[in-house]
Amino acid sequence: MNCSAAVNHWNALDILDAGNVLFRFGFLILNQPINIQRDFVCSLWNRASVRVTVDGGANRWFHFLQGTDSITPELITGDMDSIKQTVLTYFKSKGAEVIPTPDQNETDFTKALRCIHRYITSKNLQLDGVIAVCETSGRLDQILANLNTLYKAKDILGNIPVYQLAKNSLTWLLPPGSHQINVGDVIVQAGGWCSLVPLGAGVEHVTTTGLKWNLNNQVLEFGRMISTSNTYSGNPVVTVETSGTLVWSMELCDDAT
Ligand SMILES: Nc1ncnc2c1ncn2[C@@H]1O[C@H](COP(=O)(O)OP(=O)(O)OP(=O)(O)O)[C@@H](O)[C@H]1O
Ligand SMILES: Cc1ncc(C[n+]2csc(CCO)c2C)c(N)n1
Repeated sequence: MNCSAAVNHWNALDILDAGNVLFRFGFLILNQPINIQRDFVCSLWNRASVRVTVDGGANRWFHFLQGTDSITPELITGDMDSIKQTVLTYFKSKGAEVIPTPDQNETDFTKALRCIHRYITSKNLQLDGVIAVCETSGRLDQILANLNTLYKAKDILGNIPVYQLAKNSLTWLLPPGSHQINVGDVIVQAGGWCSLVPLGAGVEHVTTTGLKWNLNNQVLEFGRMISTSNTYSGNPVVTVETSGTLVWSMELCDDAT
């Protein structure tokens, strides 16, 4: 995210453009099936400044790329109730640092962000974002906990945004303020869905441009309106002015990755 004149600039292509070496990020593999195109996920893995597999995410990654080189993460974190011993032993032997995070009051995803923060601080690394690979499926409690982690991330990582990347969607938080989101021509032309959802608390004032169903100083709140199944009006740049934090989620079409 670049800030200029109080506008937050977001560019989905930072993540989707495999050749973009300017975007510096941490990369997390959570415990969900990895359905993203192999070349794309590998290019992200190879470009990342720090790679972390989170508990059962280590099994997913190991089996996804078994037999290939350069698959060892810098860190393996988690309460270690899901990682297989064979996978742990293999990655340890290849030099991964294992950081057990046994606290049962936070999810392994949240605790992994704390580990990333410690890691980048100790190595003096700068990150523009953290990308967490995780399908939004299976368990509603985990899905909600993952969104809660996005909310908690501000206290853990400061201004480094966390993106949740799935096969068909990219999700992150828009804090209060003005935002320009460049979603790219490909996604707009494909007519993908997008959404603006207030979680935790209603948001009093939301104004947008670039959407098919724009908001004009309107309230978004559960029990009233939340903006789901929205799409684009044809412009690759969407603007959002919001008085509270919103979850922005957008469809990724196959051509975009
Ligand atoms: N069904 C799911 N849907 C979405 N995310 C999931 C799901 N299952 C696991 N995850 C993500 O993967 C992370 C690691 O999960 P894992 O199953 O390895 O450990 P866990 O002990 O169940 O997770 P946690 O300790 O966080 O509850 C979780 O913190 C969560 O972010
Ligand atoms: C009020 C409350 N509800 C649930 C849990 C359980 N919990 C939340 S995160 C987590 C880690 C999962 O591996 C566990 C067990 C708790 N501690 N406090």
